[in-house]
Amino acid sequence: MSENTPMMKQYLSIKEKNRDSVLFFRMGDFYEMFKSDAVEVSRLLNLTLTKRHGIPMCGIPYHASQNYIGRLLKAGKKIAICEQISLPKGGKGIAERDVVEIITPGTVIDEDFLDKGSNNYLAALGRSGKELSIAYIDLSTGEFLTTKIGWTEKNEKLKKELMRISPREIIVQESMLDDQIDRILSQTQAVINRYPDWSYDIDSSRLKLERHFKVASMKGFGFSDNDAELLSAGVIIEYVEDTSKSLLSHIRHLASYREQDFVSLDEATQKNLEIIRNMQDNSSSFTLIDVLDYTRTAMGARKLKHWLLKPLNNKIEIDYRLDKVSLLYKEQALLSDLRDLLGGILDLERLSARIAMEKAHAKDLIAVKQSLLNMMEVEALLQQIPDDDISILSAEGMKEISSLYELLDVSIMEDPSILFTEGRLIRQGYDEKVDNLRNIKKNSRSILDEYLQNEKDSTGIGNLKIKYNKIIGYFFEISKGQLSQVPEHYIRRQSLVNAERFTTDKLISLETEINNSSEKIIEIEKEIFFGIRKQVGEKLDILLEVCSEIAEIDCLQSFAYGATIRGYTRPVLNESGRIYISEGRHPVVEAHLPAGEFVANGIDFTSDDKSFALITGPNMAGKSTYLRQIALIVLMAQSGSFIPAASGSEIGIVDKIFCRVGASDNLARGESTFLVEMNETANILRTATKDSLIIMDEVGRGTSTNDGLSIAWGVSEFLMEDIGAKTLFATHYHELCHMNHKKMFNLSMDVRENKGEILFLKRVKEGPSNNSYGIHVAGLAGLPHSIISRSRSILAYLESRLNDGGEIQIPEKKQEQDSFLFDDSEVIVDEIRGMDINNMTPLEALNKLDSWKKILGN
Ligand SMILES: Nc1ncnc2c1ncn2[C@@H]1O[C@H](COP(=O)(O)OP(=O)(O)OP(=O)(O)O)[C@@H](O)[C@H]1O
Repeated sequence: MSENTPMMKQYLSIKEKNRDSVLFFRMGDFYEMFKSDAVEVSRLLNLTLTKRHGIPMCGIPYHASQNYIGRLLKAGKKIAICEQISLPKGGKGIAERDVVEIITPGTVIDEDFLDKGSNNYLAALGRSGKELSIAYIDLSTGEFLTTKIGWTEKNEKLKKELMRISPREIIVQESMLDDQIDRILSQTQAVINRYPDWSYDIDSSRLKLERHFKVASMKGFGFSDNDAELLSAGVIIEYVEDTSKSLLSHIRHLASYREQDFVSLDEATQKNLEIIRNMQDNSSSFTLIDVLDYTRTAMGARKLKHWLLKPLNNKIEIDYRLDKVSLLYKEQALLSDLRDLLGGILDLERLSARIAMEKAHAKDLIAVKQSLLNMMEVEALLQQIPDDDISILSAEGMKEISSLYELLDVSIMEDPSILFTEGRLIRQGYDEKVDNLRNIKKNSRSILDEYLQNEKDSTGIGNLKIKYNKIIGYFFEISKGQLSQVPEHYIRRQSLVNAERFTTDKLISLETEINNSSEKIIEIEKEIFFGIRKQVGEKLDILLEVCSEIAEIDCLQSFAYGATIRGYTRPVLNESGRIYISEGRHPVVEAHLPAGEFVANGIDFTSDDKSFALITGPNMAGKSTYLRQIALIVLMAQSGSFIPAASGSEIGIVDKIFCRVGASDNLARGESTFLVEMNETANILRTATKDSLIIMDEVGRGTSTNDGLSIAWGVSEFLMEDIGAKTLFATHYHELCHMNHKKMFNLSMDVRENKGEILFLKRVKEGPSNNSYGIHVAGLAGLPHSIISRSRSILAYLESRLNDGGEIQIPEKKQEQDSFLFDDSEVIVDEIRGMDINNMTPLEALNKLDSWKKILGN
């Protein structure tokens, strides 16, 4: 095929309009790709690349396309599906072709390409004056949200939103891209589409939304005419309409939200607390969701993620959830039945989207039917609990769901085909026409026999026969001797030597019916099916509403079940800021330790005067675990979950949670680790309030000791004096213990020393730690004995000099120190020789003695 063939010209003109997509060009039973698409796709999918007339090409069989599309989507590609719309008239010329659908990572709705427990979001970003407009949609569920943030604070807040939303695809207004935004976007896993400024216009966005929602104004949704939130939402609707090219009736609502509607968890906090993904491999293992997710439906699993990433800050709403969790927790038998029933509910949210987009097949409707039945049973079960609020369906809703169920039950076959080209869709007894046709198809011989018998009786021709041949079809054959008995309406078809062949109108119509019944059945069944699907589609409102209720009840039962399995208790919420956690545990660390091995620790923030806990203690003693456990317990409580703590623990509702870890490696971001640490710290100092909870783990360690210590000191003072947020600050700078600020209290991780061995008790005690045992841990980690000894002697010197207030002079390293034969005692002897005993206080001498004992390991 050369560039000049009509087919290639057609290809090029379609490709021209779909330049950013891989064009799947349908040719017979194959999708073909040409030129640069072919080169790229053959590489990505490992296909054979061929050339015809110098044009690179590769192809895939159309019936196997799903698998290839899935792999291309994973690779971040968009795929334009170009079908043959009509075949050439009279067999001449080429088929008419057009793009019927563009599948992109953010707009795909096919369950094969989606992760059940996660939303698949497409986001759009645009600038409207002093605001950044952010909207996102999950086309597979119909969820559509929008928000705006101040332009000046866009970097931090955008990072936070994108981290939480985790979109698969982002449309971004070109002119708002700068180095910062570029970097933020490149850190997401999303496919980025840059859109020119002219496609971002508030008026046309509003009009598109009004047209889509069929409303005269967006005010009914709570937006003013020039609301920045509409800007990106309009761009999304246009993009989705262009790509999916199908109905979007399941997108029924655009909801706006504000940062202050929920507990704010910025990007670093979401990461450091390992809520949805861990920091090691970005997977969900060893995360909070991994431990808490006992949901039984995909809808519930998705909602639970939302709940954990958007904890509530309103006591009434939190108590509402906790009340329900308590109810279910107390009714264990019912909880178990509820879990069984929920397990039989399929992803009705995504099924509804497929119905709305006219993509649902008959098995999908069977899944809907099954789910409706279970939903009704869930409702019946919940009715047994004496609480009106724990219901998923109103009486009216129940009626609608039940009639929908009945419709599907009587109309759709139990194990139907997923295709529309082979019948097997409609249940026997639902439609007379289908039944008759099936009858005809199945009983063609007996129908003919019955007719033959009738004719024998009416004509009196005893040996009348119906025969068949390919040329004339069915016919009566009558021997010459009986021709006088042939009725007038018999039509002569053929004469033989001894007989004549006839047909009748009835026989002709029977024959056509028999021949056409298969095709007709397929056609009629398809038509009836589409009608039923449409009827279901008309009930989307109630379906989507009940989906949301099911998702909620699933999250609540998941909390109740998790509490049962893991021994969590109900927190007592308050609005006065008191936090008192007794016997708290880290939910994730605990879950991965043998039962009973986790050492419980609490925190007491019940006095306004004491808002700052400074935590010291050796490495490996459990500081990080302790800090995060406090944040996670508060987050769980405000999400409506029971908590891993003794009963009666109090949680004062917080507005923001911050969790910072000092100088973790951020090379991938191309920023200095220390710079990142300071940026993040600055963000806390700017945005935290006295109602916030701040966790700082070794902040300041990314620079030299003196700089780090000074920064940590300054930051701590600012947190105590200017912000007053409840803070847990873990540090290796023991000097901070001497800050002596009235709001501060010291905690440390308890350690037991026994014959030179150190036992980490993982228990938090009051007061500062007196040693950091870093060198000991280094020894545990396998550093050579020579290095450990040398480090000990340096440490001893440093400590003695610091105590003296004198200049620090590291003792010279001896050659032998490199060898494993080096003896610690030599260092000590050396030291003793150089000491000026007359100028030492008794305490200094005692400290020296202590440090030598440690060097000697006893
Ligand atoms: N309360 C606890 N009960 C039982 N095991 C714990 C507890 N806290 C922590 N651990 C375990 O101890 C190990 C060290 O904990 P963690 O990382 O919190 O120590 P750390 O003091 O922060 O150390 P570093 O300063 O080196 O970061 C972890 O493997 C953790 O699983």
